[in-house]
Amino acid sequence: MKPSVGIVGLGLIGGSLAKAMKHFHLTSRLVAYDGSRESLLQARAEGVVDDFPQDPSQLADLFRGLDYIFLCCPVQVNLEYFRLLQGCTDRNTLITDVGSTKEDIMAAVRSMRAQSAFIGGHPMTGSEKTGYKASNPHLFENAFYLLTPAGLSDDQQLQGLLELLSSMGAIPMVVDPQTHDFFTAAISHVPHILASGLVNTVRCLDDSSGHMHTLAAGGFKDITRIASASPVMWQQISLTNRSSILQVLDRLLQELQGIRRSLADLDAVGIYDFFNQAKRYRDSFQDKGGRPLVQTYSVTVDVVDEPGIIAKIASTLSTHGINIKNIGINNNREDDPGVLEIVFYDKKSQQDSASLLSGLEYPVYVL
Ligand SMILES: NC(=O)C1=CN([C@@H]2O[C@H](COP(=O)(O)OP(=O)(O)OC[C@H]3O[C@@H](n4cnc5c(N)ncnc54)[C@H](O)[C@@H]3O)[C@@H](O)[C@H]2O)C=CC1
Ligand SMILES: O=C(O)C(=O)Cc1ccc(O)cc1
Repeated sequence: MKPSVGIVGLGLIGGSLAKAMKHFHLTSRLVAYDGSRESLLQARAEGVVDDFPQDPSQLADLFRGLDYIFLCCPVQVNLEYFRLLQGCTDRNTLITDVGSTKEDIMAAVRSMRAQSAFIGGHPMTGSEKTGYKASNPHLFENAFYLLTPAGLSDDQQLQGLLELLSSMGAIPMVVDPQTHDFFTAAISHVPHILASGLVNTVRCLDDSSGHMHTLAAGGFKDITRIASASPVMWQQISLTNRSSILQVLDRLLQELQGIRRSLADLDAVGIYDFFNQAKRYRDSFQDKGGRPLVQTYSVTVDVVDEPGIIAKIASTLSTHGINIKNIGINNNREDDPGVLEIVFYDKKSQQDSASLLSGLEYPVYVL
């Protein structure tokens, strides 16, 4: 029997979960609630959600007895909905959230001695875009999805959630909340603060004609893309992961002080080392290889970015019986040798496509 699912917060992440669950036919019934009625109406019109409460007072009734409830609002709002919904659910309902910080919500849920089971969750995928309109059913494919059960659910419930997430293409991984928050402070939260800090720096230094704004090129835009994300979401992430963020921020400031000192002292070796150490570590990520637990088979094709090019390559491969798992334009030529990345299901398809495409006019890189 497929599970019944409720989603509170039908934005980028909640909307993507709903679309993925519908796309992969994973639910018997999917209901949702969001502060935006427009999103709910659109989702129902698209067949993504089956029902939604007409007003917030009906939320508890509509969500009673569901197998899973996903809380997908900003982190502090998720806790408010947990408080509300745990009162109308029992141990048979597993409540989970998608918030970017975990210690805070896990501690609050534990201290509440709630009736319902809870597993913290955090998909390590997303974007700077917000709202249902930006959601996409394939968002979780090949993405790590961190889970913090911390003893607030039983084994069967954890197993069920692992299976549900895997069916959407995600790669679930169990971690403890403290480790989660420290890791994400370093790889996500402090980088976000830095990106916003850079944008604010240019905003303050720009002249009255906005020349810096006009001239800002690829590098600046790449490193600051995430500064366009929701300020409410990042305010709540920052407030709920203060100690880890402060710890990592202090380490970053030390790094910046170091390069500042090297510059002030005209220490050419120190300056070189700063860039060289970063380059060597950054090169070891190789984006696709940054997921060491998952074997991916991809090629990068150096093509001219022109209309119809993806269709041409896709049809060449399909004519030769090669199935494509994923295909996408890589807009950042600084990071990769080509612009078109094609992911396959197996090594044979990867090798066959590499020889096929290099036999045409395309330079192909097997990564
Ligand atoms: N944006 C991202 O890339 C990622 C976000 N997350 C986490 O996912 C959660 C949701 O983020 P997004 O989907 O990106 O944000 P979003 O802004 O796209 O969606 C949030 C949704 O919650 C609704 N909402 C906000 N307050 C509400 C309230 N009081 N009552 C009812 N609905 C309310 C909004 O109308 C919106 O539809 C956050 O906790 C965030 O930390 C996790 C991984 C990635
Ligand atoms: O846009 C990006 O690259 C992101 O990194 C999005 C993101 C934001 C918050 C998270 O907790 C996880 C992922």
